[in-house]
Amino acid sequence: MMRKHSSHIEAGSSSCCSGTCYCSKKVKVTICVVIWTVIAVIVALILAVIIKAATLQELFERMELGARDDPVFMSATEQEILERSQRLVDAISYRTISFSGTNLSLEAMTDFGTFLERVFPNLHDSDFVTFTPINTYSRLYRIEGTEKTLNPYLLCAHMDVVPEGDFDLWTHDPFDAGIVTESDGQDYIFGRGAIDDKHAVLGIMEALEYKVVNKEQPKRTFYIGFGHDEEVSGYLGAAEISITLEKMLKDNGEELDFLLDEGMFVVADIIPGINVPLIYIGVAEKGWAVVDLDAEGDQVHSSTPPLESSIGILAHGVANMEDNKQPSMFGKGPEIDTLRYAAPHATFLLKMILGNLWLFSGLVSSALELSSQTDSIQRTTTAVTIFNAGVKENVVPSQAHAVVNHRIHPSDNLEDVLELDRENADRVKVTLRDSFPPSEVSSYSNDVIPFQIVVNSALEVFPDAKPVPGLMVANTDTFHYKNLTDKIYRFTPVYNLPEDIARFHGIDERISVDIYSKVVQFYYRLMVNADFDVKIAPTAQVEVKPEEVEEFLEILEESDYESPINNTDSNLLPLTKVMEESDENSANETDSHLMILQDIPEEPNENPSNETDSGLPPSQDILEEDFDAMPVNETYSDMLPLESAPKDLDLYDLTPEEETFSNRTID
Ligand SMILES: CCCCCCCCCCCCCCCCCC(=O)N[C@@H](Cc1ccccc1)C(=O)O
Repeated sequence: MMRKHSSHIEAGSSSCCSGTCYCSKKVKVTICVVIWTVIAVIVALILAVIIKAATLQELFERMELGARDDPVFMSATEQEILERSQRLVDAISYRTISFSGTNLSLEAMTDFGTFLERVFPNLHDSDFVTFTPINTYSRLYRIEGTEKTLNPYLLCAHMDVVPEGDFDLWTHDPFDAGIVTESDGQDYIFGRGAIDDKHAVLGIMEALEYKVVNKEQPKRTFYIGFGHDEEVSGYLGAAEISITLEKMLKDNGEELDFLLDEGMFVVADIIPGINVPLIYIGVAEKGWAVVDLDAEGDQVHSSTPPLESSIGILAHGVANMEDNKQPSMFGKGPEIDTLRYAAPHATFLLKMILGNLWLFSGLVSSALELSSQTDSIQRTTTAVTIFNAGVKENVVPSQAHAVVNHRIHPSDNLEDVLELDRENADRVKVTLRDSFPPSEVSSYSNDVIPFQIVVNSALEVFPDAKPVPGLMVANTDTFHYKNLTDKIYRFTPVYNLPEDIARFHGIDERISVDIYSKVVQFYYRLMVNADFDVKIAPTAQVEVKPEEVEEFLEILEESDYESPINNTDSNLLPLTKVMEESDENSANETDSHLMILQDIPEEPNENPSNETDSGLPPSQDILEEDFDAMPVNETYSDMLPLESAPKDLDLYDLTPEEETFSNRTID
């Protein structure tokens, strides 16, 4: 009977049901609809995922910056490459070690500075390069462009290194290895500083020396800042460079366009399924926190140990911290774009995943967690770096102390991090010793020319690699420069496999001769590419009041000058000649030269390189004191618009007589 009933329903229903159903037809239809809907949704999802993967577009679009297809590089004969490599070897031999904020190797740093001046004599002697020592040991260079640049940029690197650590683990002497041929047949420059960061110091110097020797003065002014204590946070070097540079920029009416410091690199084989090297540009940097952990217990004889010693309590807290990591922030920081930019270059399976992060972000986050290197881009990391306790083998100590170093993800915050620390180490005193917040994220959209300049230069030396923006998981001197520009990029074109990443601060730091040659070329190309976007000081235009025009005309009348002024539409009065003369003959300078200028009301000059509301640069640009400082042939402020001047005056096209006038003094 039951069976019969069942078959009856079966006969009247769709084929989705088995023969053992007891439900009514209506229920059965509903179930079928649901099942088919679910199937349809799943099929649609799969299709959407496949279509998305199949149609993934490159997110980085390269902007034409000039000689894209045929970039001109520095000449690099075998001999030149060898000589450049040897200079890096020599640089590494200076033990410029930063042990702590109060223990720097200052003598070695002085010698290193002398070394730079000796091996790069031409740039140190150049008319267009000015060197300013900062805090005795750090170095700031200004490279004057041929144009009156408004938007210079800054190249940074640091001259100090971390200690070698366990000397015995090094295959070669960390400060005296020279060039070594390794088992892969490649020649490597070996030693502490090879990739952190003397390769960048020397690379920048090589490129600049080459430009000086070959009389390739750049169009765009730029600065170079070499800190001497980056490895201990840069408070004596970069922080001071930043202060001086801010003043220099202000004095020169400039605004820093962008800066490039060390940081990330070209990385290959880091994500299974992405088989091209990635030009990983650090567009943001993690924050930093140092936390002291202190546990207390009884100090007793070791023959009667307490149930829990201070060491046990601390060890337990520290182990908990390592087990319960700070939460993943995947999707809330630049790491998501690292993967989105990399996705078009992945295998199809990975494209399906990375192309559909709305669906698979949990899966991707779990995959990133499998390696400490990839995990570091998605969360605040916790590193136990110091652990101390005990004085004697038979005394149970009352105190145990550890230090934890966090690198804070841009979407995390310090309070939450400390709260989890306290939860994890609940019987330990947790004290924040030192911290700074994560950086802002610098813009990396395709229309951001500084980003294009950096990426293009990298692509010119690594044409097969693919650019991705991303998070710098360690820290750099850039923290000290954040007030100077919002476009901060962290990258040097070192090529690293995952196993090479451990060489930073690790054992057997090295760079191949071949890659070092690319580093040098990269900086050279960057200096060339940066000239693409020179913001030249616009003709300084200052509005002049009618009474000032009249005053000026009175002077003309009172003088024995006969003006051949013609009627035209122009309303500009050239001042260039006046200025040139004012410098050449400052003894002859008279008030009349400056009269119009002095009477111009001062406008607030918060941003010296920005145009004012009226579209004109700030009038102080041509006030008297600047006038004196202005070099001969200066073309900075050469037009004075006479907006309200009588329209029948043309003071623009100067006749020889007028030029004579502008060069003369009026008693
Ligand atoms: C597609 C996924 C890619 C995953 C990439 C993972 C990359 C891992 C990066 C490894 C570290 C690279 C370290 C570069 C050197 C940075 C410079 C440095 O050592 N800084 C020190 C000193 C410092 C500076 C400023 C403030 C505080 C400390 C540091 O400890 O960070």
